[in-house]
Amino acid sequence: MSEVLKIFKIGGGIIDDTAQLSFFLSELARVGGKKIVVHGGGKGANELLTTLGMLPNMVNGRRITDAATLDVVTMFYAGKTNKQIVALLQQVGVNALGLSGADGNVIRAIKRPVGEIDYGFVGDLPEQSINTELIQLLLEGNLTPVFCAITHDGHGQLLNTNADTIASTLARALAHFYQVELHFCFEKDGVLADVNDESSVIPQITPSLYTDLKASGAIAAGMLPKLENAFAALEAGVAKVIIENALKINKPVKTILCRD
Ligand SMILES: Nc1ncnc2c1ncn2[C@@H]1O[C@H](COP(=O)(O)OP(=O)(O)O)[C@@H](O)[C@H]1O
Ligand SMILES: CC(=O)N[C@@H](CCC(=O)OP(=O)(O)O)C(=O)O
Repeated sequence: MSEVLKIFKIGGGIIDDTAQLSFFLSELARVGGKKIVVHGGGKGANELLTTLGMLPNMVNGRRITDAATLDVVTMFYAGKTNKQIVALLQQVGVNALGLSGADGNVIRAIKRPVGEIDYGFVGDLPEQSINTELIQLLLEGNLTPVFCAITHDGHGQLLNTNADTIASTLARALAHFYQVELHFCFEKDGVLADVNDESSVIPQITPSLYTDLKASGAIAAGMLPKLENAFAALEAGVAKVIIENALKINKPVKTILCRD
């Protein structure tokens, strides 16, 4: 049996609240074994763009990223957010290494083709986009890679890529070498039967239950692409997918995805 690798994707407002972020990372430091962190920061980016007088524009959960927006999100995700997370991990004794997809050619994306909608500088991740050799080297060297949502195309162009997609693609690629556990950590206690009732966490979801929940409207907004990514990872050989509160990763309350 191969070694366990835990991939933690952190999103939502927790990233921009230093006290909550510190707490999450100190809980993460208590998790043994090999780990990878992937962070978003879309909510903070919306606030920053608004402050700068640039209206955030999201379509189907993806940011329309023109050149000026790409500059801002690169500074925010690959700069401030990534380095803050790395510094807080160093504080709790985890030797973290912050990376964009361009660093070490670790994630090479393809600019999303212009269709009905022109997403601008948004990167999609085909199979083979992950440099698994470099990641294995880092993990073997006891480093914890910390990935932001910025990738590159190999031709000098930075691209903005959804962080849930990065986490899911990393998990699928690394499932060839490790027993991967993929953790989506956010502000709620898991997938809720009623989004306004924190006590309604669904402990286990199968693809057929997911279909029913979608049809009933119980799952909406950002949770839809998150679960699409999550089930895709499970189907592609990722051992375990968990959706949980970033502040309760060491507590039993969570949603575990299972095959039918
Ligand atoms: N059934 C549900 N259970 C939990 N969250 C849900 C549900 N339906 C919709 N959501 C919404 O999905 C959001 C999470 O998606 P998103 O904001 O994209 O994630 P992240 O916080 O990781 O960036 C939650 O904050 C919540 O508002
Ligand atoms: C292309 C695209 O949509 N990129 C995302 C990347 C950040 C992200 O995914 O942040 P959360 O996980 O916190 O939502 C964006 O700019 O919002």
